Amino acid sequence: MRHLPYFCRGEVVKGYGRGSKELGIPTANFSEQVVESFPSDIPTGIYYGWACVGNGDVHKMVLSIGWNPFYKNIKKSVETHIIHTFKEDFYGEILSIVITGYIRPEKNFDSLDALILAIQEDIEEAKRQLDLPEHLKLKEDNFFHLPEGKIVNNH
Ligand SMILES: Cc1cc2nc3c(=O)[nH]c(=O)nc-3n(C[C@H](O)[C@H](O)[C@H](O)COP(=O)(O)O)c2cc1C
Ligand SMILES: Nc1ncnc2c1ncn2[C@@H]1O[C@H](COP(=O)(O)OP(=O)(O)O)[C@@H](O)[C@H]1O
Ligand SMILES: [Mg+2]
Repeated sequence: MRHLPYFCRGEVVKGYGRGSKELGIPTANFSEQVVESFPSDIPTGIYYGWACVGNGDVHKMVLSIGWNPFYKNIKKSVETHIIHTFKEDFYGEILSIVITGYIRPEKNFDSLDALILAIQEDIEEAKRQLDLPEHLKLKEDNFFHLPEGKIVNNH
C-alpha cells in the first residue's frame, strides 16, 4: 500500500476515555496535530507495525485510524494498542511508531463484545504478520534509536 512503511512520532494525549483499558485494549491516542499531519489520502482502517514509548523497547502494535464507526466519533483519531503490558500509563510521553501493514477497514458492530473480538483477531493477525522478515526488519530501523525531536513525520 502507498505510504507504507509510515514513520511517525508524537505525544500521547487523552482520548475519549471510553475505558478501552478496562476492556483490556488500551489505545495510546496521538495529539490532534499528529493526526492532522497524516497524509489525507491514507485510508482509514486497522493497521499493524512497531512502537516504542520514549527510549523504551520496540514492541508489536495494532493501530486504528479513523472515526470509530461503533462510537461515531466527530474527530478523527489515530490510536495505537501496543502489544505489551506496561506497569504505568504514559500520557504526555513521546510515542514512535512505524506502520508496516494494513489489516481491514473500520467497521460498525452489533455489540461491544463483537468489537472486542474483532480487535483480538486483529492482534493475532498483527503478531503473525510482524514475524515475517519483511515486517520484522523494520523493528531494527534507526528511526527507533534516534534522539527524540529530531524527526518530523515520515522523514
Ligand atoms: C486494532 C483496533 C481495531 C479497531 N477497530 C475498530 C472498528 O472496526 N470500529 C470501531 O468503531 N472502532 C475500532 N477501534 C477503536 C476502538 O473503538 C477505540 O480504541 C475505543 O473506542 C477507545 O477509544 P479511546 O482511546 O478514545 O477511549 C479499533 C481499535 C483498535 C486498537
Ligand atoms: N499496551 C498499551 N498500549 C497503549 N496504551 C497503553 C498500554 N498500556 C497502558 N496504556 C496507557 O493507556 C492509555 C490509553 O487508555 P485508553 O483507555 O485508550 O484511554 P484514552 O481514551 O485516554 O486513550 C494510553 O495513553 C497509555 O498511557
Ligand atoms: Mg485510547
